[in-house]
Amino acid sequence: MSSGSMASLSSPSHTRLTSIVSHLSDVRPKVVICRHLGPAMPLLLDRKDIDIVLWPEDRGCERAWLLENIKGAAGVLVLLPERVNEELLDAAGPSLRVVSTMSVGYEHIDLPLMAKRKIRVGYTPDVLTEAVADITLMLALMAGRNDGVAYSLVKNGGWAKPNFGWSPFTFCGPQLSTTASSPARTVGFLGFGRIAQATLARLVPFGITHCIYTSSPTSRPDVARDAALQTKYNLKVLERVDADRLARESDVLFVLTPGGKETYHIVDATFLRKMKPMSVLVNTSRGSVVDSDALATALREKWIWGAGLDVVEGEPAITTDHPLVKEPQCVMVPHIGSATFQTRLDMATRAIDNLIGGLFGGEMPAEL
Ligand SMILES: O=CC(=O)O
Repeated sequence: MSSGSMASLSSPSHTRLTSIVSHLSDVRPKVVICRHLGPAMPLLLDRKDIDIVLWPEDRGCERAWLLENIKGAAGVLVLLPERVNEELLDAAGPSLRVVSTMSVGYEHIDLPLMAKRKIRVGYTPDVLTEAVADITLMLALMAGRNDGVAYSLVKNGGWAKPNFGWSPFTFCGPQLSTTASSPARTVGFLGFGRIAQATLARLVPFGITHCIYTSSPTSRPDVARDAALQTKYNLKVLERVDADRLARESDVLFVLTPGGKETYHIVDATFLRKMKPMSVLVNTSRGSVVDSDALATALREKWIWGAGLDVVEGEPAITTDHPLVKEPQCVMVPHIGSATFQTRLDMATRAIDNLIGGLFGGEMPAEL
């Protein structure tokens, strides 16, 4: 590990060790790690063949620190907030050969530029699919069942107030599972990749038999996959539809499409206007897909019933005066979709494996 990267490493024993291996340090590739990776750190620290520079604090890595420390690095391990652009690559210089992001999303990385400079890029798909599908379902339940308002009431002592009595329709909301009187609830997916399909798997035990989805217009219909899913989950309907039908027919709409220019504000006022008044919208992919102001209006004016959000446009700068934070029918959590111990460890491990593979010209488990 490079001097200055952690205070504890200036101990005498470390200094001796450094001098013993100093002849190697010229050839050991330097890698910059933008966040302490907790229990996955030994996978890096135990290696004698790399020179690690680790952001030393328990908070987001400062840009100025990164620009300074990336000079001459062969690899960098980043997270979503780190923009990997021309500025960063120029600061690194020609030595940089791999960028590994501990995320499934990669909007923060300028991929065409990476290709131009022949820098390999790794990311962490698959390992977070189940955790994000879990929280997607959680938000659908919370938003439908008025969790924002109900939880605040308890936290603020409202449950014990004399004027709060249990009454037949207080706190009612639309039910996610099917009932004898409402046997055909339609779930809709804006984007139908791995996380959407894992979410659908969780919805089947809720009695869901009707599923519609939209995919990128440039992608070809996957008839064989859809037939297999339909059989596996005993679905009456599994259909690829256009955005208009998706908006009009979904009882619960799951936004699970990557961010970026192609999907920017697909869910806008026009889209939301078409949705059912009792529908719920859940976004666990990227904030940029949903126009926040339009969604706040849709909730306020009751175009839809509720929203469950793990991501919001402009995050993390979401303050209490944000129009969506102020909406009682909006349940919001701060981008924690993959935040389980198991998944974050798997993501960190995969990010490290990608980094090491790219550094030494080997295989990267998930390369873009
Ligand atoms: O949003 C989370 C990720 O891209 O991993």
